[in-house]
Amino acid sequence: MTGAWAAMQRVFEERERQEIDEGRVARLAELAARVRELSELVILSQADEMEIAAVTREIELLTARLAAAGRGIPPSAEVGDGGVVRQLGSPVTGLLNTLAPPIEIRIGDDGTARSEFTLGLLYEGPPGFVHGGVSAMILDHLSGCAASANGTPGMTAGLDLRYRRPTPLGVPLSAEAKAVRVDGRKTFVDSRIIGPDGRATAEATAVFIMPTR
Ligand SMILES: CCCCCCCCCCCCCCCC(=O)SCCNC(=O)CCNC(=O)[C@H](O)C(C)(C)COP(=O)(O)OP(=O)(O)OC[C@H]1O[C@@H](n2cnc3c(N)ncnc32)[C@H](O)[C@@H]1OP(=O)(O)O
Repeated sequence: MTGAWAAMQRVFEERERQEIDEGRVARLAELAARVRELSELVILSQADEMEIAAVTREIELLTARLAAAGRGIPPSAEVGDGGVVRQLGSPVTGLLNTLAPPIEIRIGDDGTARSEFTLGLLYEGPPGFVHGGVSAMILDHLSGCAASANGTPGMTAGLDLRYRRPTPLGVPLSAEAKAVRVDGRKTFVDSRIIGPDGRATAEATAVFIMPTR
């Protein structure tokens, strides 16, 4: 493991040094939001084959336009208010990652990481319900933020999940995570996703370990 933490820190610091042009981020976030809509329509659209082929060709052209401007390093990360890491390319919270819902996380005065979000069709597992892996991803990330906010960041060493009841798609959900115990390099975090009726749909206990340097 030695070296992995240092390597991560190097990458993090390199990206943190990137200037963030908030106007440009806002434009890119808008682009990402439109691509998410497009992704959902790829599943739902009733267009006929000719129309699908025509749209595919237009998208190829749009992709070529963006590619023509060249490729940089992945988008920046920075530590924001309350110690929340803002990763523009995160698959959970990244405004610029079209795979991300994206969810917004804030840290309360007591160190609890919280978020409210609605998950659409792109995150479906059982028909009409959220994929269990997506719930796990959200709880993992939220718990990582809670460990970080506790001043004891680390890598997920374990994520013990209990799916209490199906998590519905297309309705407002909330989630929360809090560091409950620190034991040397290990931080234990409890988390849950809460359905619109106020009951937990998924609960997790995670352990985060600060790698040896
Ligand atoms: C610098 C950049 C800034 C970053 C700013 C932070 C950003 C924050 C916001 C983002 C939030 C993202 C949240 C998602 C985070 C991921 O997605 S992380 C990616 C997924 N996880 C991984 O890839 C981890 C892969 N595994 C590893 O690298 C190594 O196994 C680990 C986890 C670092 C541990 O390695 P190690 O240091 O060699 O640990 P090891 O000596 O085996 O065990 C240490 C202790 O922990 C215990 N232990 C090990 N596993 C477990 C377990 N599952 N349960 C209980 N105890 C355990 C051992 O028994 C041992 O106990 P003691 O003997 O000390 O009492």
